Amino acid sequence: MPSSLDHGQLLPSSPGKSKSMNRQVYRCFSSTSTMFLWALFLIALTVSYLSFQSIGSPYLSSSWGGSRWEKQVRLSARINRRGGMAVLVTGAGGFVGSHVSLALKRRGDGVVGLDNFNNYYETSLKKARRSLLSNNGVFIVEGDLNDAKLLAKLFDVVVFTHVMHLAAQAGVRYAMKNPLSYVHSNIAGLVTLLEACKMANPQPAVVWASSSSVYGLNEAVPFSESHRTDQPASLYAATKKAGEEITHTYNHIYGLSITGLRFFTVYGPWGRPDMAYFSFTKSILQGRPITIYRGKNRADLARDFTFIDDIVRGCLASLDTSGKSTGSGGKKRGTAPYRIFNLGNTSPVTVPTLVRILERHLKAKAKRNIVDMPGNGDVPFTHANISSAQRELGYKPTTDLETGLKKFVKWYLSYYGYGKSVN
Ligand SMILES: O=C(O)[C@H]1O[C@H](OP(=O)(O)OP(=O)(O)OC[C@H]2O[C@@H](n3ccc(=O)[nH]c3=O)[C@H](O)[C@@H]2O)[C@H](O)[C@@H](O)[C@@H]1O
Repeated sequence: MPSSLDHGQLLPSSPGKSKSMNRQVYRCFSSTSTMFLWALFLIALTVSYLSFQSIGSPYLSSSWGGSRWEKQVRLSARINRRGGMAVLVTGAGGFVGSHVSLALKRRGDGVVGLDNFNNYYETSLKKARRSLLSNNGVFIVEGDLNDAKLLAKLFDVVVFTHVMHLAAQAGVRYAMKNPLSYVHSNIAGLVTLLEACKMANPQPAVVWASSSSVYGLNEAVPFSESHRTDQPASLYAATKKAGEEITHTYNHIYGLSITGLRFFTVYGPWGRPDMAYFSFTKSILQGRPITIYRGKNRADLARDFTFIDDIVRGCLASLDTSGKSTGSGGKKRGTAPYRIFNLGNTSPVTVPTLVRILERHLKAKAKRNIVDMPGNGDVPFTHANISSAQRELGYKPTTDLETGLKKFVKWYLSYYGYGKSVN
């Protein structure tokens, strides 16, 4: 007996075979409806699996809304100290964002994170940070800054006293590869967030991450907040500079309290894999060559590398001293603070010295490939004057590069193991 899957049976060769054809059509139809039922069954299975996932593991949910979600947001935002604050931390799955969120939570402030978990670098690292935060009672909402409805909902559910805005498209050289991602996050996303802050009642005070890169081609050292910042060397820097102007208008028109922090090459445990100290570590351990850029006249490039714990203290001090926004519901009621601070380490170190320190801590030799700095947006050196932050925030960096890299290497080896890092 031929099998029902026999192709010969499904193809009638003459009208005399029409009876058998009807049978085949019926069979065909019945197998289509069986397939349809199976498809329905599979869809139902997938839907119930996904909802089970979001019930079992709330911190992995990418959707937002609903009473359960609101409860998680409220719980995460709960303040556990007298005079504490409720802070929305954007970019909480990122390097600085995760550290700041933990520090705030540990001292009893309410914290709600927001992050889109994009794949600019390994998402597994961002998810590991999310687990760390979730174990410490910080819920990260998965969503994009440009989602105005989500922001409105968050401000509806929680009365945020402060917004710590650290979400951004980072990286100086990547701006040549994907320029629009900088416009999306650093310009459009910033404006969407400020619109939400402006409409909130009461308005929160906003502290946000600008960058040392705004000094661009400035040659006066050390870089002081009063120096010119109208010569950016990269699109990344240009979007950060634009952010400073944009926040100024929201301060001026709507009375939002604004503090912009110019971070100087922040490094440390749980850092960003795209940064030199991180990618050099990986390559050295894997025995692969590293590229070291060199400036004009063979001069070494230098950075005012700043350790994450110092930056966290600067961020918390900025929140504590931010003063209040004066507006409400989109109307200004008086002048509000507008501040900009350098948060650096005040002692630049050359890139070759950075490599030598890493070699010592890793007990491994780097294979150096020294090339002239390509025209990729890099600046030859950075050096922060931090006297304003010292005076107004009590900011005082305490970790030198040697000590900070030792802590980084210890974390790196415990996280990835020797030479085993992914990607
Ligand atoms: O201070 C800042 O505002 C900026 O600091 C870093 O930018 P950058 O200082 O360029 O940090 P890295 O990418 O880690 O580069 C550090 C140094 O190593 C050099 N480098 C980088 C990569 C490489 O393969 N070789 C190399 O010699 C760079 O030219 C630079 O001098 C961050 O990546 C930016 O997001 C941040 O805004």
